[in-house]
Amino acid sequence: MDGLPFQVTGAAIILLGGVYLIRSRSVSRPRRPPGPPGLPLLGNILQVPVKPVFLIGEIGLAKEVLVKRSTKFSSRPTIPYLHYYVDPAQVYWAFSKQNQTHFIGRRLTAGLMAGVRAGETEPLQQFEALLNVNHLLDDEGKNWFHHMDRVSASMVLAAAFGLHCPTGQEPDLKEVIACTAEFVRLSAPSANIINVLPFLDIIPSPMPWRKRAQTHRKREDALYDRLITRAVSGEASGMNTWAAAFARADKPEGDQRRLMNMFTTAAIETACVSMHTFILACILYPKWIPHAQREIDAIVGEDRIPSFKDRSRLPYVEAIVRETLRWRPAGRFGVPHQSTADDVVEYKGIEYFIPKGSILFAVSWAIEHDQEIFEHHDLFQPDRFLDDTNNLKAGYETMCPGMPFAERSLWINIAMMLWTFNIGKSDEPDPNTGLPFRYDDGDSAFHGEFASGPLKFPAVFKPRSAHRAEVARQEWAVCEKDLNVLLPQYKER
Ligand code: HEM
Repeated sequence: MDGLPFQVTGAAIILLGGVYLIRSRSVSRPRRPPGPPGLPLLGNILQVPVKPVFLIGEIGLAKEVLVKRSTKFSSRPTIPYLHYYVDPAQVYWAFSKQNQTHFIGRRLTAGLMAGVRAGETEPLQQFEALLNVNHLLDDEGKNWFHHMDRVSASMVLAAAFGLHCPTGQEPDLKEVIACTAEFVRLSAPSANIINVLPFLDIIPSPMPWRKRAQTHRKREDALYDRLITRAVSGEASGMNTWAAAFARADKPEGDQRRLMNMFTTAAIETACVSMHTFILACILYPKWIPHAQREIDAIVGEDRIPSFKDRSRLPYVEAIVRETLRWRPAGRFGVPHQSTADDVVEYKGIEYFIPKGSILFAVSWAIEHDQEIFEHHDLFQPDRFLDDTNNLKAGYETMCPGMPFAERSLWINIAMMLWTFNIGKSDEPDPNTGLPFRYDDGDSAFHGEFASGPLKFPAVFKPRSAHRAEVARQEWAVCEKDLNVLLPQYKER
């Protein structure tokens, strides 16, 4: 039952959920956060599912509740198909009930990101971005969608498992991309009817949806077993990989390396989608590009390609990264959280009561398109993140713990591509219609539920000069390519 419309899902959840007795609590408690207007006498009784649902549209409140109070707010509601069939061992901790694994996953992520913030992965990310530019030079961007998928995945696979994938045709990389795409499909709330009508799960026999989930689980486990073994005791065991860091945290009672499945999936899908989004923005809203290129040229010149050492002097590129994440967020709704205890949250001088069992979403789309903060919210305008002195405004935050790695990946790729190319529309006809391709940033041009990104579209990457193309090729010819050097050995801290 693929592709069940979201409205049907929502309506059925409400019907099945029955009536939540919203007024059953003592009136002396602090008030609830504001919600939709209710009917006279009945209030919101016909609108509210069995668990109260809170949609958070402000990053400050999201951090206050979901991050600072994560001991009470980091459990997840059960999505039956995902929970019982797709991920029965609950290694995808971002979707699992609050348990020990959850806290270990978060702690390990925080440890890895401390290393990323200290610059440990930058040589590797720079090397991958330079190869990406060379691939785009080779075919003038004909296969640009594939090149973005390759660079996003290879950066993560190299950091996670010491696996560099130079062509994008490597069987392990193709398998990672295929498994990630299948997981994204199977984890969507609309993936299966039992997410909406859980009683249908009593139907016996090996139904096709159960077999599909089992096939995926076997395939993904085999893939990650191979990759983890490679990182922990195989070819990449000398490198300071993320899988090795997870394995160091293994205890007799828990195999933490399993958590790499979810970590890698979370990192790859969102990064690919954000790179595709950036290219769409270049095509549909190109006005800011000359400003960006002038700034990059002023700092970098024409005789070398940008590197991380330019980062602090290129605030405009930083603003482009933020605008890419804001304009079309890769996770529109965030991932649902569920509270495990009653709590009272004070925010901006008001106390809100959040009962145990509530479902909470930090809705990325609402946060990033808040019209009081982001004027002309639907346009791609990186300047909005800069102040009058061309410095980055403080205070932009996201909910993702992997953001230090994600923003570095975007930064170096964007800086290098803008230095090397003019990115624009293709005049190739659309193979489906024979007419010029219709570029669009509306909803129908995007796919996905939890992770959402633009559907495939053509683009042209024209070198800004023969000299720049030559510089990029030369730099690739002479750069360090040994992952043992790019990813230094683990040192006990
Ligand atoms: C542009 C890239 C990315 C975007 C837009 C993004 C976005 C998100 C969002 C919206 C969430 C859900 C937060 C919540 O509501 O609790 C999330 C969770 C997560 N992300 Fe990212 N992410 C990106 C890249 C990455 C990368 C590169 C990594 C790892 C290196 C990563 C690791 C994680 C993990 C581990 C979680 C689960 C956290 C938890 O449940 O405790 N993400 N991300």
